[in-house]
Amino acid sequence: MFLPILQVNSEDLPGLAIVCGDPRRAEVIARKLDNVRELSFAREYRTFVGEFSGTRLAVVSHGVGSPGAAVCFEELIRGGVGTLIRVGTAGSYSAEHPAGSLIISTAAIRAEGLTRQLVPEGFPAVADSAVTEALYEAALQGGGIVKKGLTVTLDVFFSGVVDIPHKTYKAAGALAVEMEIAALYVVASLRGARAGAILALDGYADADLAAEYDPHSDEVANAVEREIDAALRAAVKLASH
Ligand SMILES: O=P(O)(O)O[C@H]1O[C@H](CO)[C@@H](O)[C@H]1O
Ligand SMILES: O=c1cc[nH]c(=O)[nH]1
Repeated sequence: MFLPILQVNSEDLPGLAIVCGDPRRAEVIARKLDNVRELSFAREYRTFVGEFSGTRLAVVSHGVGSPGAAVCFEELIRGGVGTLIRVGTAGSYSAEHPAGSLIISTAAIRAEGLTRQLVPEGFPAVADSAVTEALYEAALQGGGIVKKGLTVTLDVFFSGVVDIPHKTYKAAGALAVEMEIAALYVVASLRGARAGAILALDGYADADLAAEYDPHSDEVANAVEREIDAALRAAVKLASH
């Protein structure tokens, strides 16, 4: 089957995919694979396939924001991918886990618009427990600060004049904010796939991002490297379960 938006043949896809927002991060991950092949680069969706420690996997970029990312997740699952691991970045809610820390998202607060057009209010955006545990174990092996828990998925990145209730989300236990996990978990639930996510923190979510956001520091680059390695180790473990 030809997947028209990713522009990939489903016959070329393995059962597991690592997904990330940035096409350049997809290339960085792909460089760690053996027998790697780029299948396509259509819009923001860049697709590679290869092997890590003998496990076949795809690496696919999904761009920024839930609607575009959901298109990617839907086509991957339609193409036979049964396990999806998001490797992303996020803003932190606590000085206990500053920039450079890793978060494993167990579930996402659906503070975005896309999933409201897929499922009713109250439907949970929840990770698969096996994927979550594999990511958590693999991340702990890599060292540094690693936490697992609730994350928030927003549509907005640079704030406007509407207050985003960061204090409420934080008081409710959320650890970090990003822009695609709710879509990933809801689409995976609806379509019978399993999904999880690991995030490298790149600053504080309730800071003035326009002035302070720096996703290119050494500590963030180091955390992204650790999360990629953790995701690859988790993928190997999940491929046999
Ligand atoms: O690092 P990625 O995977 O792109 O994730 C985060 O970074 C982007 C914002 O800069 C959003 O896509 C957000 O979810
Ligand atoms: O959505 C995002 C991604 C990274 N950092 C943030 O603060 N927000």
